[in-house]
Amino acid sequence: MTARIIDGKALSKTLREGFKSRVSALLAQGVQPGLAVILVGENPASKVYVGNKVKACEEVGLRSFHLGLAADATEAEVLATIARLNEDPLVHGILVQLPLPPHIEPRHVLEAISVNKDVDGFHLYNVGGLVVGNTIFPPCTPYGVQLLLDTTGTDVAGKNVVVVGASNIVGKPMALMLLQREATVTICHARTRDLAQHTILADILIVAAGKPGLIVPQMVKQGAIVIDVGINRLADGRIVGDVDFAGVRDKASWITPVPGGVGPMTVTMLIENTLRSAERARHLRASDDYQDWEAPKRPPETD
Ligand SMILES: Nc1nc(=O)c2c([nH]1)NC[C@@H]1CN(c3ccc(C(=O)N[C@@H](CCC(=O)O)C(=O)O)cc3)C=[N+]21
Repeated sequence: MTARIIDGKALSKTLREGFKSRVSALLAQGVQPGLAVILVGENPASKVYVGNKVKACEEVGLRSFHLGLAADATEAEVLATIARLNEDPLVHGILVQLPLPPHIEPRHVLEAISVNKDVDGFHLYNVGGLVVGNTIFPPCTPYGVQLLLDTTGTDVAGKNVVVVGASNIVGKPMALMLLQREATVTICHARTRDLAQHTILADILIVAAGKPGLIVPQMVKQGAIVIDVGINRLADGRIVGDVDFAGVRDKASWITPVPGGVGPMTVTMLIENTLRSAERARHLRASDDYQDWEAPKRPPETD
């Protein structure tokens, strides 16, 4: 079997086209959705990611605010910047690019962001929302993976899903979202003993461990859906995921490429969350009924 490609770039393009009418509707009401990105220091990879985000914002008509702070900026300075953006009505989403320099405690920073502007979904309130099955802003990468899975037409309910990698920004929230959809979820680490014994059972294998070549064909069940969240830059400059793409492609039914899979979807869902924040801000002001995001219910059974 040669797996079909789950094309994150194409899905992103379609979704971003769809965003334009929502931006127009907001503009007609005098609101331009705005995203503020805070970057502390000069991490070259972070600069590329922030650049991608700002570019994507412009593409769909969002206003973006890029706040660059020096690498030696104090935690108090970062918190003061956030406090100002929390109050700024032109800003609907605030993102602090991770990783932060070691002298800054990420939890202090993430908890300072208004939950109404936490478009990354990293604030404890939004994380807690995932645990009980709804949240204001689902975190962008797992949210994007969920949409990529949906394009395969697979109902995850009852399926074995194995998530490799238990980070706060991908693995853990991903597992919670799939659990809500009634998948049987196993969370592994790159160092899980006999990792292959777990991954071989996966109908859906999601890999976010940051280790190139971690997943080889012998670890994958015939016909599995494989989602590669890893982004690793090799010495020769090539970007690869955590999955041996060429090898695993012969066993899987569907697979995401790197680049062009999950990465572009992360940026797209950031824009989705920022748009929703702007839409939601209007409703909150008008104090009418507003339904926050809720994990989609299992689709009705058809016979
Ligand atoms: N507060 C915060 N929120 C984040 O969402 C966040 C972060 N910090 N820190 C770093 C990670 C990483 N991340 C990516 C975004 C876009 C691509 C992306 O566009 N990838 C493309 C291009 C890859 C390339 O050429 O480098 C692709 O996979 O096709 C990848 C990775 C967001 N992150």
